[in-house]
Amino acid sequence: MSEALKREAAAQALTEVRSGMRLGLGTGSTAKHFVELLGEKVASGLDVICVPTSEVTAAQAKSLDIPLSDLETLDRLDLTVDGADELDAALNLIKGGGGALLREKIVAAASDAMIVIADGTKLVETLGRFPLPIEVNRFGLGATRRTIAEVLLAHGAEGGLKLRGEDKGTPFVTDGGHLILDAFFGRISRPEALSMDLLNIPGVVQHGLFLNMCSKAYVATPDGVKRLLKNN
Ligand SMILES: O=C(CO)[C@H](O)[C@H](O)COP(=O)(O)O
Repeated sequence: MSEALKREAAAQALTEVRSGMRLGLGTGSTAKHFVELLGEKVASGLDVICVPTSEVTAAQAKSLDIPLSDLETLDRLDLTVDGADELDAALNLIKGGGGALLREKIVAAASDAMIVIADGTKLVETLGRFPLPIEVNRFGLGATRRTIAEVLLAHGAEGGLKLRGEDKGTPFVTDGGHLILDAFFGRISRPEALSMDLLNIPGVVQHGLFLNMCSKAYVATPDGVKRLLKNN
């Protein structure tokens, strides 16, 4: 999708932001547009305080003089705006393509609402075409990997597991110092059960299924930006 369309989705989400709001700032190329546009509004007087979901977003927000805070200082946020790798009609998501899923989920869970901004190619009938990122502790990686592989089999995954960055010689390390295993499902038919099965594995820190967290999405297509609401 063109950067112009991503920016249009971001601009739509920005219309929901009011002075006085406490905001969660997402991570990724679409969220980057949102932060850029937010920076322009802040420069012209919008009064917000923001919690970033990654070091990259924190650096971008700082460079734009967007006031930042954390979840020690703020107990709740009004709204998080973030991108997604996949979303279905119920606004369940796969996230973590950029590796920020843990902080993204913590921030979204601390928010009264979550808006996703994405392009039309991210909209799917059934989640699972995009490999599901699973953030794991470095300790005991082999054991964790084998147990996750068993869960994949039980959930009918079409492919296997790949340690992110392994093919480039250096594993990708998250902001939290963990590793990511990408799980190739093809189709996830029981997302709630899969979520529980993965979280039951001791070495799993978090996974990229965001279920019942997103309340609204702005999806940019060449025909314009569609507004999708949960349960619509
Ligand atoms: O979950 C994410 C990062 O962890 C991103 O929001 C997701 O990967 C979408 O990114 P982009 O807007 O660049 O397509």
